[in-house]
Amino acid sequence: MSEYADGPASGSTVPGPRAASLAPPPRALPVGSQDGDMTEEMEEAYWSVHDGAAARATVRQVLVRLPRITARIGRLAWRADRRATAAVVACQLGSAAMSAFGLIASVAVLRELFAQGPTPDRVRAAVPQILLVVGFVAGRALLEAAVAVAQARVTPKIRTALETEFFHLTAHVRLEAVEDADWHDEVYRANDRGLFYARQIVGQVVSLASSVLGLAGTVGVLGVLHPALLPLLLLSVLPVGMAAVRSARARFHSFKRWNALQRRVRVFSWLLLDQDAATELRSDTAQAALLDEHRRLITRISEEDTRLGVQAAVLNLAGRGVGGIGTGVTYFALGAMLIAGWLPLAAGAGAVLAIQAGQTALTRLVETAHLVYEHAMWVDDLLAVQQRCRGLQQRTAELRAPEQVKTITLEDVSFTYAGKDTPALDGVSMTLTAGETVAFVGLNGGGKSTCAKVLAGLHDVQGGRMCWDGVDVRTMDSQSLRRQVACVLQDPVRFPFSALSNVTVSTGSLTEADPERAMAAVRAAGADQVLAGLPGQWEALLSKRFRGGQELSGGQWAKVAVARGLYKNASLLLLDEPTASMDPPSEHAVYEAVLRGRLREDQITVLISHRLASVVDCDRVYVFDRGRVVESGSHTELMDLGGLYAEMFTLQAGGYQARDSAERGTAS
Ligand SMILES: Nc1ncnc2c1ncn2[C@@H]1O[C@H](COP(=O)(O)OP(=O)(O)OP(=O)(O)O)[C@@H](O)[C@H]1O
Repeated sequence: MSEYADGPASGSTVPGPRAASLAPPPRALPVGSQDGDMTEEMEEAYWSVHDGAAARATVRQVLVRLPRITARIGRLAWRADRRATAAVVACQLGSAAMSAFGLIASVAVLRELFAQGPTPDRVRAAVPQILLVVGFVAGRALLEAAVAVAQARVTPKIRTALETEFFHLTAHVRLEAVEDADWHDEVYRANDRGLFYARQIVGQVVSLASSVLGLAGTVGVLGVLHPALLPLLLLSVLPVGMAAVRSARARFHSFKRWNALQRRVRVFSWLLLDQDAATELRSDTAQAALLDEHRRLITRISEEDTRLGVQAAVLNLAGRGVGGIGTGVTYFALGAMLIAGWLPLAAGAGAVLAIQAGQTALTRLVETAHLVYEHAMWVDDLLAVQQRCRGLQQRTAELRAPEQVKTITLEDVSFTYAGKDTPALDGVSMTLTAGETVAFVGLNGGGKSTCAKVLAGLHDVQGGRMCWDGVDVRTMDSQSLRRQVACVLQDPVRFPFSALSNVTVSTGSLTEADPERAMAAVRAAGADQVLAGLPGQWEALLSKRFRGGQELSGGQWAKVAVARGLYKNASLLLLDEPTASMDPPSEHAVYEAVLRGRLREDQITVLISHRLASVVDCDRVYVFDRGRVVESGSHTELMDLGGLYAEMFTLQAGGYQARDSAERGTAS
């Protein structure tokens, strides 16, 4: 919807601003439910949807999902590096076998030591078994090292593959998807959490597998010693497992809250350290408010840390207490078995070793299972976002856009942004011919920028059609079309690169340059004087964030952006209010360059401007209002027409003249 109301304002045909009603603000902002900040609400923000998932899940849910997660991570790893993945699996199995054999050898050592006869003889008899134990322990250590090496090979590859694919997909998603708030949330979440946890999850799955195999080995050994020992293991590990589950859950719940606080602290730390915010913070003396909130938050984090630590200690004690009862019952039962003669003393001692190993493996298993369960949600999320991005990619087609377009036609084009009722473009038709410069003017929200985006192929038309040399662009490859278009926007991206890279990036390179073209582009844009004044000139780094970097003024950045657009040397050059922040001589120079000194004679140039004096020399002016082209023609034709353009032009010109004569009157 236009920001302007219908009808003339004070006798003018130029519509006046619409009077919108705004309620007065409250005396104080609503506070969080507990502590007067926004932390409570932040807990459920888009980036924290899976936080605490493991704490909410039942044991059954965790157990059901774990094999699927392991398989999925296994597939990722297999795709990234087959040899390293196979090595991880093989060495992991070998290491578990070494543990089990080591346990069996330890039982054999005990058997020799508990045998009849003089002590020296018993020790001597145990030596071969002791050497075996040493061998198995050493073997296990070597295999664990091999697992770590193979894991170190495969994990970065998974990360590189996932991250490369993620950014490749997101960078090529269609513009309208990028403007969708949900998509924005999803990709930020995937980037922030998904990629982060994807790096960790391989190690966690390996650790999980190692705990499972360790537990399986213990079960095997106990089964060999005496099958009746298996229920005993259950008796001793169940309480330990339950305590571990409780403790892991409590930690997750607390972490969730801690995390929300941390994120808010990060916002404040960033504001306090940020260069862009520095000037405003100091001029507004807003530091006190930010420092107060920062201090309050970090105090709450330290309180949360203490609470978490105490709670963990209590839970640990409770877990050990319950586990201790279980272990006591187990040892009592073991003693009974020994007395009853079911088991030799040496096997009983071996069983104690095995039960202890089983308890350790189970505790680790519960803890890692929780981590894997929760982190896998983030990885799943990342993979789902990637899948969604695949469906939102720009169009690829055999047909390429012409390298030297002769005519671009819009035929009755309409376009409505998602979520809007009124069209941003409504039945727009025009023909642009190679070598001409046209201007789009009109009221705010009239549809000028949208029309430029449609011309650039950034939005597909929804009604009507746009043709390049008579061919509907919807049949052309999107990327090939974009290569033939250069866009210079009002708020250009300030790339933290060298000055030269800031110019050449429009051709898809940060390192390769055509020196002559670059020189011509910066001259035409008036950026040559900007660069000449920088230490390092073309190589000057344009960002104060890096050592030796330079900062430019808004107008200087605009000149660099215009140079970037000109350097691309595209068939179609779109300038969307590029000179708004430039001084009058610079603005004049840019328009001169665009209108008369262009680098490419057959270029079609579209100029969007609110300063109507700058469009006077354009071949044709299109006047936009509420998505429609309401007038078009040369400046003279439009002035003769006496419509909206003439009214706006006279209003602007009159403003200058009136002030000038008023000032002259005062002076005389
Ligand atoms: N990305 C967007 N998503 C949704 N609506 C949009 C978007 N961009 C523009 N609009 C809406 O489309 C209409 C046309 O906007 P457009 O930016 O094309 O106007 P404009 O003539 O360039 O305005 P201005 O002179 O203020 O730059 C407006 O109502 C605006 O609110």
